[in-house]
Amino acid sequence: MHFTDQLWQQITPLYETIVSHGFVQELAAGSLPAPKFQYYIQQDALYLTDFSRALAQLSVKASAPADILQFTEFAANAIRVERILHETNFDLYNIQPETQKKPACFAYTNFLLAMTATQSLAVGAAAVLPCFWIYREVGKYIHAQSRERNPYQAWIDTYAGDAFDQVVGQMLDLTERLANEASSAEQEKMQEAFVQSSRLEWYFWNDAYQLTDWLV
Ligand SMILES: Cc1ncc(C[n+]2csc(CCO)c2C)c(N)n1
Repeated sequence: MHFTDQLWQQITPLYETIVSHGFVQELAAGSLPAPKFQYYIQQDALYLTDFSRALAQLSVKASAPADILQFTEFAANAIRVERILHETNFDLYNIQPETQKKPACFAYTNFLLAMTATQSLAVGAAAVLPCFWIYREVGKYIHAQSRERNPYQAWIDTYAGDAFDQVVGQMLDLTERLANEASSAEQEKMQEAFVQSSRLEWYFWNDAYQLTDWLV
């Protein structure tokens, strides 16, 4: 079995918990209250900036020119996604930029930056993989469920499209290759990093759904 298939097997119950979460269900149904979507978009803009920096850190760790190119392209693309997010969603849904990271965004971005700075290329790649992969699967799920005239259609189209599908395929191939070159101790660390980021994906949706703020 491919290493990346084993990774997905490890998070299958967690993935089911994500797609059955109120945020994802109501986004698909078009009934998600606007303040929850606004919170999510504001936090996601902050997330994407650091996500791009995490990918740039991986490009520094890569040695094959093709891998350096791949990670710098992913990093540049995350900033482009963020620009589109600002230009379309902020206008479309009348959202004001936010500067403060709420708990899940704070935890997730710091985890990604720490893993990509202090761990190997393979472990760092495993840490960023759920961002690509879970979004592709959630995107497809929502697209299949989505009703006509969904107010969140612009968001849905970003992640259910063919262009995004291809990007995720490239990231999966790259991670698979890095895993095959890694020791079994390192593969274990890759699994841990992958599961931890997947958990934080759930927390990210959940914070938006609960409109979570710092308690102190
Ligand atoms: C919390 C959170 N997790 C994942 C994504 C998805 N995502 C953002 S940028 C990118 C690829 C850029 O090359 C992907 C897959 C998101 N938007 N927010």
